[in-house]
Amino acid sequence: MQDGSGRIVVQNLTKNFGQVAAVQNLSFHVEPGSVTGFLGPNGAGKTTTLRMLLGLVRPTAGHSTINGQPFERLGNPGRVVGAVLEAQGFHPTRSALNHLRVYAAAMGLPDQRAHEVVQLVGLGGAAHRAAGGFSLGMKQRLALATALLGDPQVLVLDEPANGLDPEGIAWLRTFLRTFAASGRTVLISSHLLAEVEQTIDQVVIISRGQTVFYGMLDDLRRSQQSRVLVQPADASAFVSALQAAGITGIQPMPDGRVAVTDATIQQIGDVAAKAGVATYGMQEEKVDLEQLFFRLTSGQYSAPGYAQPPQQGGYALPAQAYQQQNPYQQQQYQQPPQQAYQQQPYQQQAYQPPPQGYEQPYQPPVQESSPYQPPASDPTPAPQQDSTGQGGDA
Ligand SMILES: Nc1ncnc2c1ncn2[C@@H]1O[C@H](COP(=O)(O)OP(=O)(O)OP(=O)(O)O)[C@@H](O)[C@H]1O
Repeated sequence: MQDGSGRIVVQNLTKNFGQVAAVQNLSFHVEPGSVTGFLGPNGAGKTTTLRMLLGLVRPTAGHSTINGQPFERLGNPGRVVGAVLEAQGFHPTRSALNHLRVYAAAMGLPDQRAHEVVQLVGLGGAAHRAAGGFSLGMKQRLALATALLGDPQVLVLDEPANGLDPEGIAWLRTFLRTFAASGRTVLISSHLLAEVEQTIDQVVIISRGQTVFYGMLDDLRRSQQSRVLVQPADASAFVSALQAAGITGIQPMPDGRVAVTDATIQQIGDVAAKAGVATYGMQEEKVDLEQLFFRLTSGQYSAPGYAQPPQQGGYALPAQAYQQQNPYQQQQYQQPPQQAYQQQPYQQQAYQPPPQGYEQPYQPPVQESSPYQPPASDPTPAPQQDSTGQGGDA
């Protein structure tokens, strides 16, 4: 039986694709009323985890539940979970509205719901345009509309900001926060913390398929270190004076400055003055959240882990092999790709649940990357369920 909590539980999930350990002993909870960011660099294992959560990939070990049940055992999944794994798979010549009407019909929903959700995601002005001509950002909106058809309690979105312009990102942020504020559950993945920083409350950061941080975003913010950059006249005398004063967070910089992490400007100034070492400048520098994210996930990029025997027992943080990169290193923020298409001004709409009384006999559509395959004889086919989920399963 479903517990109706809207809670997502991921417990010791592990997935090996042959020698590739895509997800290793991953555990976290997502509570209703909040937006949780599921973050990690490319190849960290985010999509694989979401696919396991949605019953599209069989875990090597561990399990996950929504409302206390594995996805496969949700009696009315369309009412419980709306999911977008990739904004693809639309019939290229079918209009956005007709796409939604096909899915609404398959789910036993009235046509009216298709009209509601197309407005809800700001695609009202493009409702009669063929989805094949949509920009990536518009496809994201259409995929989100499809996921919302069944008025789900839980939203699971893989990289939902991908392709959205700054206005679209702001719109998505407002939408998801309003949705969560209504007591629902939102889990969104991203490889860019900056992209979702203002949207999320809780954060699960993974690297090489393992958790490197799991907690409230505010706690992550509080854990940020600052450092003081000092330009001394004599670096070695200055370092000796700091060490004699019991200050150990010292890092000489290639440009002759010395970075100090465990003392205030005042303390450092006092030590330098007492030791008679002249200083030509001191500057306090804060590590921003994005730099912290890079530090936590450094060394991960495109280097798959290798399969380990699944660990038994509870949640375990991995060894801190991630702390090697200088957290102060400047990283360039990547903007999502801009779309050339000039979109109609999108209407900002708060989330509106549909009228009650729908029957939901059908599985929810999970937007997937499998190319659309129209049956030869039927120009208006029913929506396809993903059949590629077990592909590559080891
Ligand atoms: N079907 C598969 N067969 C073999 N390896 C796979 C398969 N699916 C994923 N992998 C591997 O598992 C690892 C995790 O991939 P996954 O797509 O889950 O990462 P991700 O965090 O979603 O990355 P991105 O941000 O690039 O989407 C990668 O090394 C990937 O190559």
